Amino acid sequence: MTQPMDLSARSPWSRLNDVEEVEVHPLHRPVDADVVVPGSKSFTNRALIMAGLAHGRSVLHGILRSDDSYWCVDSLRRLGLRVHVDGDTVEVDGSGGEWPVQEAELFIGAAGTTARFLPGALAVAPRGCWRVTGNRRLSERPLAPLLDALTALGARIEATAGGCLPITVHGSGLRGGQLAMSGRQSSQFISGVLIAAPYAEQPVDIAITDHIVQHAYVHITIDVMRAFGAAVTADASLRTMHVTPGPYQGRTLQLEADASTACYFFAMAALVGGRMRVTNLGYHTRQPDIRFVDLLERMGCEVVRGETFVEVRGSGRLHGGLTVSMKEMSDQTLTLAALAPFADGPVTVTDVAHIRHHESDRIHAACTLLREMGIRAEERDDGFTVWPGDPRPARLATYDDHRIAMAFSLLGLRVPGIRVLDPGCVSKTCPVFFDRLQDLGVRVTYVQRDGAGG
Ligand SMILES: O=C(O)C1=C[C@@H](OP(=O)(O)O)[C@@H](O)[C@H](O)C1
Ligand SMILES: C=C(OP(=O)(O)O)C(=O)O
Repeated sequence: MTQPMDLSARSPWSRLNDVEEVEVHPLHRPVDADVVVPGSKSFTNRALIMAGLAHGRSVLHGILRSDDSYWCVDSLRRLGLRVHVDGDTVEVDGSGGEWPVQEAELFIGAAGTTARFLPGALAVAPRGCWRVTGNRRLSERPLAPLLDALTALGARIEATAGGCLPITVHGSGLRGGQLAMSGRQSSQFISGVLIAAPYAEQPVDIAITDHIVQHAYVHITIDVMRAFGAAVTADASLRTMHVTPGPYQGRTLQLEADASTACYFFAMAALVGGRMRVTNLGYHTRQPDIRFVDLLERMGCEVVRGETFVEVRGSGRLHGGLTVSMKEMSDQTLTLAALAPFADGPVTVTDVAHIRHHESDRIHAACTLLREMGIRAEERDDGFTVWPGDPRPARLATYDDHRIAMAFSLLGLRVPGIRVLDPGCVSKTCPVFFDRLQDLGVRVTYVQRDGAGG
């Protein structure tokens, strides 16, 4: 690794921060398992922020307990709200849009969602001044289109020259009005404006000037806003959206399980063969990553699509010779990169230039890691091609990127000697990832940071 490690986003809900590396050992038999995956990061952080803005109490069941949600809860508490967490249920006494603590520093870890959803939620308040900071990588990730849009609606926000974190948001209320926004860099900018919009004095109209990457996440935002009582209209393809003023009302909600996390378990069945059923998420979720199972089907797996479960059956053999646009489920690009060497033909990914601005430059990182294992990988601006091969043992950097750690540790199920550095980074969205692998019969060995075996 070229930069010193930044563990600042690890929270009390993290695990494995004392672990230097894990080795995931080959599974020499097919899997045959049911698995329950933790709550959705996307639902959890939307619901927390809307509950924070709402009038009255909200009770959210099925939250994700991870670094991304911990720092979101922590910010609400620093803003003066009572937030009571009990297992995976959280009770939030909402602010009604006026945060009780009017000056605070809010550290939000590495969470893109909070970085894009919180500024607007702060700006709607009539008074206050808050500094929002994040870890090193989050402070490099783009924010300017969101800040420009909020400013156009009347927000007062000070940012550094590049328009990244840290920022200072002044509570000065939003006027509302009409906005033209681009969705090609991140859908989260649009979600961030929408979440604040019910608190503007006037209606907010958003027109999209190009296309939205991962537009399903904007649908999720609208669904959760409606669940909290907001009046939002949008056309099916999200070219235009309209939000009428009117505050959120506290609600009791059951949140969905995380489809992105489920995909690592589906990929496991694809890699080693056998049956993997995720028992707490149906196929008809709005979460776009569920469509990864459609791709696994194209690659030769069987998929059973239930209302309350999804099951993937693999043979351990994977078809390649595919070109896939991952634009609408780009968080699974790394999972596909990890499966690709085992396919019987090259796999080409397109349309994901935006993931160079995620937790790591994911296109570059995936190609670098595959080449370290002796796999031919060709990097392009918006994707890559991976050719079939026999990965060799490797000690893999994870770039503080939870999805690199989860996706690339799966290679260990087929290849002896796959070691993954800083496995604690999975805590961003799935602190229990390696425990779940062990529950499924996978042997995982741990090396502590001080060199002692585990
Ligand atoms: O709104 C959300 O919950 C998310 C939107 C997506 O981000 P981008 O639209 O920035 O790619 C996705 O990658 C992220 O994991 C979650
Ligand atoms: C891109 C991701 O996260 P974030 O919410 O930080 O954007 C991700 O989880 O893959």
